[in-house]
Amino acid sequence: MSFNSDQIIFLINPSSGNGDYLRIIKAIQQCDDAIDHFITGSKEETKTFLETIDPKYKVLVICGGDGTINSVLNYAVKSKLVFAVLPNGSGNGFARELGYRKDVAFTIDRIKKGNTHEIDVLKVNDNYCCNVAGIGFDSFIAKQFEENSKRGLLTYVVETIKGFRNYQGIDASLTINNTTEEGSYFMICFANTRQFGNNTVIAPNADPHDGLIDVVLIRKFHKALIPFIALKLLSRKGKNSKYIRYYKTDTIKVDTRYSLFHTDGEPLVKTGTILNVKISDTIQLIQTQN
Ligand SMILES: Nc1ncnc2c1ncn2[C@@H]1O[C@H](COP(=O)(O)OP(=O)(O)OP(=O)(O)O)[C@@H](O)[C@H]1O
Repeated sequence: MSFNSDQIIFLINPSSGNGDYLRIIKAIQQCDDAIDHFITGSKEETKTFLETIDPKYKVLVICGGDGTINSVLNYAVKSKLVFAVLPNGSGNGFARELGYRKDVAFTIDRIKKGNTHEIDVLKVNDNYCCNVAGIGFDSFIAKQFEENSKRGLLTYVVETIKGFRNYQGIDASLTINNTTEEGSYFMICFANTRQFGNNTVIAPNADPHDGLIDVVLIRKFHKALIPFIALKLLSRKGKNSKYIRYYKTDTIKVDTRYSLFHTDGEPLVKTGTILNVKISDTIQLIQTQN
């Protein structure tokens, strides 16, 4: 199926990344001035935009970071629209994994070619997630990042270093593939793709087409071990560490009093102690390969 210019609309979040969204509008107009765009001021505005979207549009290009992509999932899983991403966030984990580029001309070219594929979407309690969700250190950092007035890679680095000083770990009981274990954890990640963003790979074997969640369990460790554990993770050799374990499953239950979790980097607070994670739906994406 190929798409025409008047079937494409760009949804632009001006608060993503360093806020440089005007270059995107300029590039769209230069490439093809028959293609529309909509600038969204909030998640609420995006919801209304999607609920009332003109049916002539067949492809929605999400311009922003993982949080912006996350904000359309509630709608995306029930819609016949096809999605593409123009990465403009701080980490852009999902876009990096699916081969999207900052190049507007490339994006429009791929859309017009019209090759699509389906990818999995996770549900974490009542919240959708297409990239990585988690509870523990990563949700702690997601919250600190949200509260910081600056975005971008440097802010992630600063918040992560501060987080190592302040974060205490969580106690949890987990049920995966009918087995239960409990202990103290540094973090528990639920990955659909391999990376958080900025090429920081947490789940080297994750594949958004396999119908499975890649669970990464990192046990609590002494702070002196931070450089060693970080090196194991970043060099994708976590399998060799006694602190790190990987599972593939289609459902996992976590029982913990720690309330802060995240979906695609967006911090959320759960009400009870349970976090249920499962593969729930799929969405259609524009393929980036020829
Ligand atoms: N649809 C939306 N409209 C407006 N603002 C949104 C929308 N979705 C998310 N946001 C907010 O916009 C800000 C930027 O989010 P986004 O995640 O896109 O960029 P980022 O955090 O810079 O990048 P990344 O998530 O890739 O690290 C966040 O505060 C997020 O909560």
